Amino acid sequence: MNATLTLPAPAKLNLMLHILGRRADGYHELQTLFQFLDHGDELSFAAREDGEIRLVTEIPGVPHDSNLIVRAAHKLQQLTGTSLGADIWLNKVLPMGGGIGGGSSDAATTLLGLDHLWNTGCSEDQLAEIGLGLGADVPVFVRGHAAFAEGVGEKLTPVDPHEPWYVVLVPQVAVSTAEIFSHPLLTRNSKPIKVRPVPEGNSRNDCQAVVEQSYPEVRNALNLLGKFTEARLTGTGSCVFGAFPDKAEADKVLALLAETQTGFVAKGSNVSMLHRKLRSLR
Ligand SMILES: C[C@@](CO)(OP(=O)(O)O)[C@H](O)COP(=O)(O)OP(=O)(O)OC[C@H]1O[C@@H](n2ccc(N)nc2=O)[C@H](O)[C@@H]1O
Ligand SMILES: Nc1ncnc2c1ncn2[C@@H]1O[C@H](COP(=O)(O)OP(=O)(O)O)[C@@H](O)[C@H]1O
Repeated sequence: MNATLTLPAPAKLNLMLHILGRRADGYHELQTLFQFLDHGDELSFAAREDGEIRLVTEIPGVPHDSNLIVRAAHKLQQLTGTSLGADIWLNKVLPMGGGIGGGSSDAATTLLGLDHLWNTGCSEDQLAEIGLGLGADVPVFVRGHAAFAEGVGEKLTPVDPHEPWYVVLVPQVAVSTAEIFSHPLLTRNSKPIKVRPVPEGNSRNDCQAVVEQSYPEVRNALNLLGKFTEARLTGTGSCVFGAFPDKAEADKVLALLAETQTGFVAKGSNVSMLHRKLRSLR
């Protein structure tokens, strides 16, 4: 059997998210602050000589060829012209449609992992560009550093916000990103802010009001976590998060909410686990 390469695919949080306007193509101009979590999926890769891409562990409800992992692998094959393929195993830990970027992160880990395994030598710029074609959130996972993002999320400025511990609550409801971005009541006229200093005090999420209105489960999670610390929505939800100074405090709060809420505790991280692991392989 070929040697396997196992790599993490961390979650992200949007520490703030402002919507500045809507472009002619319907996409929204954003300003958002991405930070990674030391918590995520895990992917393993083994090269195949016959050029086939096979996701061995499929996700129920996501057809094989629509999975962002398979799509990322095909795009990298096309760009590089490699004759190699891969068997890929996914250990799915992150909730789907939660605004913590699991699918995008899986795609980025696939691009970096297969580029390493296949020895195709792509630059980070090339991989970020392929990633953008798969989703607005993929490039930040390819770059692997916490970032202030503008445009539709592709113009990235690396930043180093504070790295607290977070409680992330996972309301058991799927929020459609497209539905929120087409909501008539969505705030779309936030004033642009400057990148530096890192906008920690200016940290609202413009999607939160409409998500709270449409999804009572999310409002409930925000109210419950809000009893302990400032609680906020990540991306278009459904997940909500709050920061704590240490793990013990975060664990205690999650335990107090455990009767009615699903969630996890994770440390914020400005260098993604994926990049830390890749550096250790070099
Ligand atoms: C809102 C954010 C913030 O990080 O996160 P999530 O909540 O999805 O994690 C992202 O920008 C989401 O990125 P991503 O999930 O990759 O979105 P895409 O698949 O590119 O777009 C899904 C749909 O959302 C709308 N969309 C998305 C991004 C954007 N800047 N403007 C939009 O209007 C479009 O209608 C699009 O069809
Ligand atoms: N590898 C993958 N992991 C998760 N979702 C995927 C994947 N590939 C495709 N998808 C599709 O992308 C959708 C959004 O996934 P996800 O990235 O988890 O949400 P979000 O962007 O809200 O964080 C899923 O509902 C699923 O249909």
